[in-house]
Amino acid sequence: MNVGGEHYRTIWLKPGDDRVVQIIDQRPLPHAFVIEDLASSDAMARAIKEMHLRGAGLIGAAAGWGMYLAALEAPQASMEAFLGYLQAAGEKLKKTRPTAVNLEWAVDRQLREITGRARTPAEGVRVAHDTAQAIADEDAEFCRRIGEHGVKIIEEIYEKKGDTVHILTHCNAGWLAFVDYGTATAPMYEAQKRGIPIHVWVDETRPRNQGARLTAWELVQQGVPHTVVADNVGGHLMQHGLVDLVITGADRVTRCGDVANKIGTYLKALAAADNGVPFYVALPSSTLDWSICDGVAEIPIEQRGEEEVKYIQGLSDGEVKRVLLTPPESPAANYGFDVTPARLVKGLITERGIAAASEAGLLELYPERR
Ligand SMILES: CSC[C@H]1O[C@H](OP(=O)(O)O)[C@H](O)[C@@H]1O
Repeated sequence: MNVGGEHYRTIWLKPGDDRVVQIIDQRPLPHAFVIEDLASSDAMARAIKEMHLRGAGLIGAAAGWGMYLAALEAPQASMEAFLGYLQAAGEKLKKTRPTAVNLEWAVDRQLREITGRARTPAEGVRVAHDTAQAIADEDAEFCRRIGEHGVKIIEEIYEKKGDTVHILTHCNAGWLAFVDYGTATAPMYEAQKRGIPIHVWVDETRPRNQGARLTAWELVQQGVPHTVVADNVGGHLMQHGLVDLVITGADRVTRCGDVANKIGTYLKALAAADNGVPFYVALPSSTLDWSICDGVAEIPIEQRGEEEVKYIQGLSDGEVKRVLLTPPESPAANYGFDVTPARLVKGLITERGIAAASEAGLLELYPERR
C-alpha cells in the first residue's frame, strides 16, 4: 500500500528491535500519519480494544503478533508455566473485540502451532514469531488474490457499459483494515492497475467514520477517484442508476453465507436488492466461521461506548479536535455491526474465487471443510 509514495504494511516488526511491533495508529488519520511502538501483549490488547488498529484481517494479524509479544514476556523456566501464560494472554486478546472472528482464529492458530511444534520456551518464542509472520504474510497474499478474483466482476460491468464503473463501499475494508491491499478495495486497485475507469462512493460510516476518514484517505493515496457520501445516500444513488456494484468487507461470515459487517451494511444490501444492484462481500478465509449458520442469531455483536456516537472528531485550526454533537443528557446506543442475510449477497469474493453465499457455495471452494 501507498503512503505518500512509499510502500507500507499496517503492522510489522520494528527494524533492529525484534521485541517491538510497529503499527500505523489509525486514530489520528487522515490528519496525521503516526507510527506506534507496541512492546507488550497488554499494549497490543489495548491497541485492538481502543482501535488504534482495526479491521478484521488486521486485528487477526495483531493478535498473532500479540501472542509473540506474550511469548517473549512469558516465564521461561518451564514449558508448563510458559504455556499457562500464553493461554491467559490469548484469552485477554480474544476479549478485546467480539465480532471479527479473525482475532479468535489467530490466537487459536498460535496456541496450536506452539503446543504442537515447541518443546522448550525458547522454541515457543521462535514458533510464535514465525506464526505471527506467516499470519501477516498470508493475510496480504490472500487480499492480493481477492483483488485478482474480484476484478473480473468490475471488468464484466465495464465491458457491458463501456464507461466508468461506480462502486459503493461501506466502512473501511481497505489496506488499513488488513495487512496490505484490503478486501473490498483490492478489486478496485486491480481495476485501476488494468486501466478500467472506476469511481468509488464512500459511505462516511458513522459513528467512527471509517469511510470518511480512512477509506477516503486510502483512495487519495492510491489516486482512485471517489466521493464521500453521508450514510443514508446509498439508496437514492441506487434508485437513480448511479451505483453499478456494491462491495463491502466482512468481520465474520457463517458457513451458510450470512455476513456480519459494520453497522449499516444490511440497509445497503436491502437497497441494492430493491434496485437490482449486485451486492458482493470480499473476505479472506480467516473470516469464515464454519461453526455457525444463522448469523443473526449466533454472531455476537459488539456494543461500544456511547461517546463514539455523541462526539465527532475533526480538524479545526490545524488541530484534531473532538466536539459534542448531541444534547449532553441524551443517552446513545452504539451497535458496531449488523448481519446481512445470505439471500441478499450475490457472491463472496475469497482468495480461492467467488462463491455463492450459501453452505454449498462455500464448500465448493473449501471442500476440506466437508
Ligand atoms: C473486513 S474488515 C473491515 C471492516 O472493519 C470494520 O470494523 P471496525 O472498523 O469496527 O474494525 C468493518 O466491519 C469493516 O467492514
